[in-house]
Amino acid sequence: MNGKHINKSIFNDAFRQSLVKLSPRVQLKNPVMLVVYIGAIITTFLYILSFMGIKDENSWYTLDIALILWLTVLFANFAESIAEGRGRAQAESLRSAKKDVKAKKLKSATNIDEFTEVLSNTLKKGDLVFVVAGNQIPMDGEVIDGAASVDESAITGESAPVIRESGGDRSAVTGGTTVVSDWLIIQVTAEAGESFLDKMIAMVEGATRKKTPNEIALQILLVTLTIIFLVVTATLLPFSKFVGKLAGSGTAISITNVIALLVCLAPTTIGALLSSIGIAGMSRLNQANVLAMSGRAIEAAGDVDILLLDKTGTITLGNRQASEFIPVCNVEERELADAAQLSSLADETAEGRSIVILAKEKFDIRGRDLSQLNANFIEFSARTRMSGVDFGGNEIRKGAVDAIKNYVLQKGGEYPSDCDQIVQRVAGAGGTPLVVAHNAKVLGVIYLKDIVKNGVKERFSDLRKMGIKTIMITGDNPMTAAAIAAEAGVDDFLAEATPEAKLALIRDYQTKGHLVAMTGDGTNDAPALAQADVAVAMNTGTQAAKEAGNMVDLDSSPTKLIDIVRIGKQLLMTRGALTTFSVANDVAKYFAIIPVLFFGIFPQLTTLNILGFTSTTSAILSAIIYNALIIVFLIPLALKGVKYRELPAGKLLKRNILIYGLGGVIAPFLAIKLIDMILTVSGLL
Ligand SMILES: Nc1ncnc2c1ncn2[C@@H]1O[C@H](COP(=O)(O)OP(=O)(O)OP(=O)(O)O)[C@@H](O)[C@H]1O
Ligand SMILES: [K+]
Ligand SMILES: [Mg+2]
Repeated sequence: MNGKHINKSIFNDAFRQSLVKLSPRVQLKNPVMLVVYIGAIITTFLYILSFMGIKDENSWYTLDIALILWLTVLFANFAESIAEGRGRAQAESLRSAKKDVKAKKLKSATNIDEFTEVLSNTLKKGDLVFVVAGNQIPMDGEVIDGAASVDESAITGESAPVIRESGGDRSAVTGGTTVVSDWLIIQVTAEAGESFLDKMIAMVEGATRKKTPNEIALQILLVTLTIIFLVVTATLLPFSKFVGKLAGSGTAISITNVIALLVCLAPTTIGALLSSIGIAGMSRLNQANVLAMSGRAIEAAGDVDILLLDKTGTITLGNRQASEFIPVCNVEERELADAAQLSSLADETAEGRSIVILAKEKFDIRGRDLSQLNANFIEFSARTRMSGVDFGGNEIRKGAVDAIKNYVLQKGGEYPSDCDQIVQRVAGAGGTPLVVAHNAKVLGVIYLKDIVKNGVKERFSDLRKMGIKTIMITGDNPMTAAAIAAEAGVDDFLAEATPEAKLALIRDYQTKGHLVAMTGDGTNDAPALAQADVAVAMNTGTQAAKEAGNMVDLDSSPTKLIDIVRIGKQLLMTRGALTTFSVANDVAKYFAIIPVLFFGIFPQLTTLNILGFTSTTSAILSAIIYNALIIVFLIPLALKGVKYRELPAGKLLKRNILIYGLGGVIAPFLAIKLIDMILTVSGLL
């Protein structure tokens, strides 16, 4: 995604939004700031009333307080707007990819000449469209025929084209991307308004942002604090009148001062910054080219300690191609190639197609028409891990080593020992061996080659340093799994895994109290992705995987979780730090101001005026100015996040409490005194 930094137009936009957000409907969503908002309205009224002879305080003073309260509300609005600004700018550039284009809507998948031209926004789920090089893909869909290279830079920002083809785990296409070469027949899977691009726009704009359970819990705490202070300050009013009478001296506390005090004591700092912290976290994730469907997932990422990864397409490039036919003793290579091709004629996976091609290249064996033979094709499934064909008393199967071994033994056949040696050779090199059998006789092995993605080893070791255990899970055999696991540098692996086994492994870790992240691309990963706490689907993966996950990595990088975890931890730390700071501030303000308030009634209290405030008015004005300015002052920290260090959680907590707790107690005393001095010296009072 195009990394938009905060520039002038985002700034101007945020100023405008701050005013828009003055609407009561927006203010109602933030109970703490609502108190300030209502305070601003009441003090404004008090000022107006002062002209009618109804006097609460010196009218200039009331006006000052009213203005500062309005500013406080605006500052909080601004904090949120500026956090949303980057997302809005990103959404703008994504919208430019969302043009309505003309699409060739096919009558059937078998005839590309019969089509009607329709606008992309009229396409419905299930429609078939035909696209060729140069066309923009009109809508999200599943490739049902053809293979093409597609430029997805409009969405991923990555200019290298990617392969999209029918059958395997790379069959999902996204509306708004462009075909660079060849052609595709696509079955539409989304309709206008609910496409991936639409979702992406809504997401970066924050339009769909919901409060996370953590945020809600914190907000309840903040509201409780506010209510306590509300009760305390409200009782001050009659109390001061009563005591004032008893003491027979001075004036009671004014409504203006009660409101000012309440605003000082309420946790307005964190109240104002809470939502920007969440939005900024989301935005940092977008900058890392990850789309999060929920804020909850980002927070969970901060605490993840187990990462499960699928092998093919996640750790490896996943373009498994047949590179060799290796027959067992007494079988001709040609016989093996012939059977392999027969079993793959209807196999629409990338692996299947590459087998047909290799047989043709090596032995000039042509794809045959098996329709007269009454052939029955057995499609590949992740559960059986086999595919094949039955015709005229022949049964040909190819598949994972253990699957074929079981199949052959069950049929009363034998599993030759030299097959094991071939399998070991292929698997030892990190390749996937597919064993081929004809009527319960093992013919040999197809060598499927795959490549580990670049630079993953170093990054997996970073994950280890972060305390995260990495486990590769694959449908492949244990030897291939071991070879790839060693090459990629994962901590552990589970081989011969069915979709159910992947799911069971996640549940197992979760019941043991672990927070589990899962990264995958295939339809067979979908159940596991749906179960994981943090589920990152590769953008290159299938529609099912993307829908089951709660994040999509546009770069399809297996180690993206490093960034996701860092951003999650940073989000939690920032929220914790600023909450600590805000509450510490309020406590400090309490001790700085309460004595001053009672000067009018008990002049003896001046001894408690340790800060030497000039007057009650000056002290309260200074405190409330500080209360407003601190919001602005902390906006950069809320947006950037506190500095993330790879320290154990306990140490981090201690550090943060020390810095933000202690700092939060001391800062108000110094700052309020400073403002008091400036106000006095400048003669503003
Ligand atoms: N078209 C096919 N026909 C027969 N067998 C296949 C085919 N494709 C894959 N296999 C075998 O089935 C196994 C499981 O494949 P699957 O795609 O389910 O793996 P997976 O669980 O996604 O894990 P990974 O992605 O790491 O392979 C493969 O390792 C391979 O041995
Ligand atoms: K406050
Ligand atoms: Mg897979």
